[in-house]
Amino acid sequence: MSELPKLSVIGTGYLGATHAVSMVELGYEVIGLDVDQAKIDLLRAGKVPFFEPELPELLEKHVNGGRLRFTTDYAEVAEFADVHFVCVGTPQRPGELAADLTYVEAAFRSLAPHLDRRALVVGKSTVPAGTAVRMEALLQDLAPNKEVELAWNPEFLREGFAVQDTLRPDRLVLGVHSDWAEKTIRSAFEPVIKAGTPVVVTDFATAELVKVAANSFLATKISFINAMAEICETTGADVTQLAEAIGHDARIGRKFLNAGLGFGGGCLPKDIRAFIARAGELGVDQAVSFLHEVDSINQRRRARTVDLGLDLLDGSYRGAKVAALGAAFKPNSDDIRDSPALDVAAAIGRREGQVMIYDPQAIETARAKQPELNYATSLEDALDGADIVFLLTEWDEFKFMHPGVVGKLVAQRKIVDGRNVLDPVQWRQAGWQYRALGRP
Ligand SMILES: NC(=O)C1=CN([C@@H]2O[C@H](COP(=O)(O)OP(=O)(O)OC[C@H]3O[C@@H](n4cnc5c(N)ncnc54)[C@H](O)[C@@H]3O)[C@@H](O)[C@H]2O)C=CC1
Ligand SMILES: O=C(O)[C@H]1O[C@H](OP(=O)(O)OP(=O)(O)OC[C@H]2O[C@@H](n3ccc(=O)[nH]c3=O)[C@H](O)[C@@H]2O)[C@H](O)[C@@H](O)[C@@H]1O
Repeated sequence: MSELPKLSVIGTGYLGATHAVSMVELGYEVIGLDVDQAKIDLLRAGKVPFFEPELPELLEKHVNGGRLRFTTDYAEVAEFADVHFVCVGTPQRPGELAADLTYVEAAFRSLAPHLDRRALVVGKSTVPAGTAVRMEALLQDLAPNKEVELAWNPEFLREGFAVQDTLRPDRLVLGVHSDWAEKTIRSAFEPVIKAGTPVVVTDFATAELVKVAANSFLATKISFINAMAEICETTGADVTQLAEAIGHDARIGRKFLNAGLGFGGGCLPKDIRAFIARAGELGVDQAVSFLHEVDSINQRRRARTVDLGLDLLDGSYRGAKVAALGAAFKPNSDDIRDSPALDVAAAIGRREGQVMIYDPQAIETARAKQPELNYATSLEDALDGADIVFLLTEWDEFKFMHPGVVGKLVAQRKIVDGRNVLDPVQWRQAGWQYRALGRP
């Protein structure tokens, strides 16, 4: 293909909207499709439906530039694009561990009948191993042009860094079944490949597994350090120093060894559970049985955080004014999917604490999910008259709080640092009772 292929992005959520806009920035013509009309209306108006640094500026730059448009019409997408990236959600099925693949299947079923010329469909959603071959069979059944092919290209971007991770990924994984598919998908990443990004070309099953293996490894690393935090709590050791010390070993590395409230979000928790479920279906449960423990360690940290507050309040939250700083699952995001912060705030609310939540970006998403909780309009508002403060998401605004200034706002100087980001010495010197996870 001498000129750049035209691209479509199907599903314009966190992944899809970022992918669509970033591919335009890389020089492609892109059409984005979603079944959510309200989302498409916002994107057409140049508004990103969620918080993600750098994305609003890029969307605004490109939405009027003639190379980016949005639609809800599959026929329009099929007519326009040579390469179709499928980026729809694969959430956990309610009440089960397995991933819900209905959105992926629906997207393929909606697109395929319109594909009447040669095209490459590229799965980007995170899926259990074996999904791609099923989708390939579906395309062969439903696409009028039998030269429509499939590739699988898992995505590794992090929310909060989504644009940079898309423009400059640390690797590309291309699951393909033919030379044509490889050549075509390479042309859809030409500037990224020319910039020197490592490319791993492989089969479908490996491509699918690379993604869940990577997220499982990251989740395991976090739960490993949180397990060490549990040991530190009984031995009087300090997990932050332990992490620093083991992290100096280049084979271990310091990244993803921040002990605290643990992992949440729309991916790590559901991906390890879906992996457990799929391994069960394949009869290899034992291979990933450790992931049950990774999940349990992670959940225990949330309960432990609630208990640390109880210690400071002599055993009861009833009637206590509680400032909960953070609702997002991590800073620089408004995503509250499986957020440890919101979970802890809700648990304290159930114990009759008067919780006041503040988050720089996630108040609206949190309110939509948990309308029964109280939300402050500013950090000061949340802290005002508090009997106890919980730092639950490590936004800069919270990390750099001054203990003396905060001390004048609260009723009692009691703080639980759920992310190990405050200096215990400084806070204790300012008269605070300070508790943290895995630190004396
Ligand atoms: N959010 C992230 O940082 C990353 C997500 N992923 C994976 O990407 C996938 C998407 O995740 P998110 O973007 O976070 O989910 P999301 O829920 O934000 O977005 C999914 C979008 O797909 C749309 N959709 C659902 N059914 C559709 C259909 N039949 N046709 C067209 N659009 C449809 C929804 O309306 C929604 O806008 C998941 O598999 C996830 O595991 C992978 C890497 C990073
Ligand atoms: O599949 C996905 O969607 C993405 O999932 C994660 O990205 P993300 O969920 O955006 O966030 P992370 O930065 O990985 O953080 C996940 C959670 O782990 C927690 N965490 C992270 C690091 C750490 O040391 N300790 C820790 O508790 C964070 O607070 C957060 O709740 C992966 O890092 C991405 O590579 C992947 O593409």
